Amino acid sequence: MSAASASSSGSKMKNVENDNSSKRTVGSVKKKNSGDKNKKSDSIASSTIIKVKSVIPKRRQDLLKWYGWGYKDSMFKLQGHTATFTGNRYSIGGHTLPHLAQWAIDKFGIDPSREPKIPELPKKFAESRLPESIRLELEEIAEVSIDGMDRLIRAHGQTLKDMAQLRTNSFPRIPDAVIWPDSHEQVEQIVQSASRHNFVIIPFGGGTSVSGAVTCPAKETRPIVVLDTSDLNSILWLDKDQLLARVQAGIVGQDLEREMRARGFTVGHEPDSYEFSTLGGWVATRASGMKKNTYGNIEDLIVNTKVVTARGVFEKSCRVPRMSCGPEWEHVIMGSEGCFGVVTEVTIKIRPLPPVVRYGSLVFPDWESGFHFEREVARQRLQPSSIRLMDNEQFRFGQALKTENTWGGVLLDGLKRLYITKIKGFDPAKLCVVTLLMEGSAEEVSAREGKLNNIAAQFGGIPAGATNGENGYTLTFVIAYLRDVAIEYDVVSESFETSVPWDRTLALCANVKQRIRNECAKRGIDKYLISHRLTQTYDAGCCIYFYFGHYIGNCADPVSTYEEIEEAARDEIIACGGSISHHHGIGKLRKKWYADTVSEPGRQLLLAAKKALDPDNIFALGNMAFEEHSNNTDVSVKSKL
Ligand SMILES: Cc1cc2nc3c(=O)[nH]c(=O)nc-3n(C[C@H](O)[C@H](O)[C@H](O)COP(=O)(O)OP(=O)(O)OC[C@H]3O[C@@H](n4cnc5c(N)ncnc54)[C@H](O)[C@@H]3O)c2cc1C
Repeated sequence: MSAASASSSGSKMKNVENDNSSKRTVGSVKKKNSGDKNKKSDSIASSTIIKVKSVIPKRRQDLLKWYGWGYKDSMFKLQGHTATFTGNRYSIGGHTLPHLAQWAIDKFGIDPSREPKIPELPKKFAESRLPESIRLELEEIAEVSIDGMDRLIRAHGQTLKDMAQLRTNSFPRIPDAVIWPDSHEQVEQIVQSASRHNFVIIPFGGGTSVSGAVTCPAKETRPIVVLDTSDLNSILWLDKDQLLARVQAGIVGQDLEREMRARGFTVGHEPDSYEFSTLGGWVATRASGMKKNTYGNIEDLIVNTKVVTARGVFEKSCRVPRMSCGPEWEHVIMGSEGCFGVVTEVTIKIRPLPPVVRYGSLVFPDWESGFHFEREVARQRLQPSSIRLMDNEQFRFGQALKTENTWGGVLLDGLKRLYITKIKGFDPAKLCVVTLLMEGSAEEVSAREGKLNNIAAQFGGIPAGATNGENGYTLTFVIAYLRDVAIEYDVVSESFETSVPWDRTLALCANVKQRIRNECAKRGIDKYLISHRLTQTYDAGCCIYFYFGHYIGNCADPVSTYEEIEEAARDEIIACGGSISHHHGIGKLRKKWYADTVSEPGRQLLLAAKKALDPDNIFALGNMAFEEHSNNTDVSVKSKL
């Protein structure tokens, strides 16, 4: 990037502020070296920083549900046989769902007439173990809280176990303090303080982890300080010519996307959690967004990362598209799950907004024909931004979400249903649906849609309209709210995913479903749901996403029972040639399979990286192959104050 273009990108930022952002200068935030190390350009480009006003407040509990998923004004509610979805944030909001309660009765045997189990706001919290002297030192660096609620809501991610422990206020360990740095330099100071005093740092982004990665290690005896990255959310520069932006890592997905859109760009990274998850969290978990076919997964989108480790700042010396310089160490950070340091800044690719966004849907007679369609589309590399195949269970669940005004998942009403079931002879108990999200110029989108329809026809597929496609994608965001109402009516549920080669996919899907049926039968569980969808496709295979939930019935320990069954399902996945995870990561939940997946030399490399970057185990999250328990018990002795 030339100095001239950097200068213009810096000044362009001034012209694109909106109500959600405020402008500040480098000096006002004590930044010594913001931006990557391409000094000639960045000294000019970073002179104006856009401080983004996040949708999510610092007191998360003011806007978000403390005991579950998402916004606190948005939830499924059952009143007798009528269900509603509250709030007006989603298109389903404010509507009644006349079929949902009956679906839940048929599927799980719930009793919708009884009161839901809503937990009481906790009044007692574990005492903070952070010595006052350290707290005072940290307060000199950035804002600190030892308030019980601030600590509790950052003690966990979104696994079923997290939710169960949260609702019963029974975490074995919660953080002792929360700190909110707003600059890379402040993070450096915090990490140096942790090294001096031997306390643990847990980097916390959006807390949407579904692997136990962000959950406090149960046996940690040292003080734990959660480093909340939400104030690290400035756009440091944006270069319209280079199509790059330098962004602090705590920015929340929806804030990042809104700010980019306001400037005519998109990052295009949209994991289903992107309303709440953060850029740093995406890097640390190797996240995958629904539109990866157009924009890439997180590892394809990132040009540079800046990381504060206990051994200093880890960063490449240049901002280049690729280099041959031995192994790519930046990839050690992608997927590091908070165990190596804090990602503070990221240079990320941006793209101009597509002129046309169009949804579509296709109905197939069964899962196998839908699968062969997906395979052929991938073989011809014709994937649109997103292409997903949902199984018959999910199709039927979409019908259960039909509102009084016929909003719903993928609906086949009236003539369309008649045509598909009576004339084409599709069995409603077998048919499957593909949803499409296409982006590009009008010509590109139309041409691609035509080609996809032609391939679909070869496998018996029939176009089912744009509305169904759009409903399918909206459903994605709303589905996350179901787990809370399920728990309230005695159903425990969770999703898990894998990547699998094309030639193993059909067998894996069938075997995992069968394994879960067998495991349920062994335990006398007869009210459950097992469903899957194919969410991402590649040259060499695809990602399969499972949903499993069961009615707790007489289970003495329903969460452990759920976990045992999911563990059996993962064993089956691996036996069928699938992976430990496609995008959720390992965390504490999937450690069991880590060493076999990466081989012993691979495990040793991970341990060596830890030793190189964090020899005193400051980032003692206990994820992947790392021990959770710490022997460094005596803080006062270790303190070098
Ligand atoms: C409803 C739902 C839908 C989801 N959909 C998707 C999906 O489509 N695709 C996908 O990939 N994932 C998905 N996930 C999983 C989750 O959203 C991702 O793993 C996400 O990347 C986590 O980001 P976060 O900011 O919430 O990180 P957190 O949950 O806060 O942290 C996750 C891990 O990253 C570490 N970390 C966070 N920030 C930093 C940082 N700045 N520096 C170093 N380490 C850091 C933490 O220590 C922790 O180990 C979903 C989760 C839910 C609950």
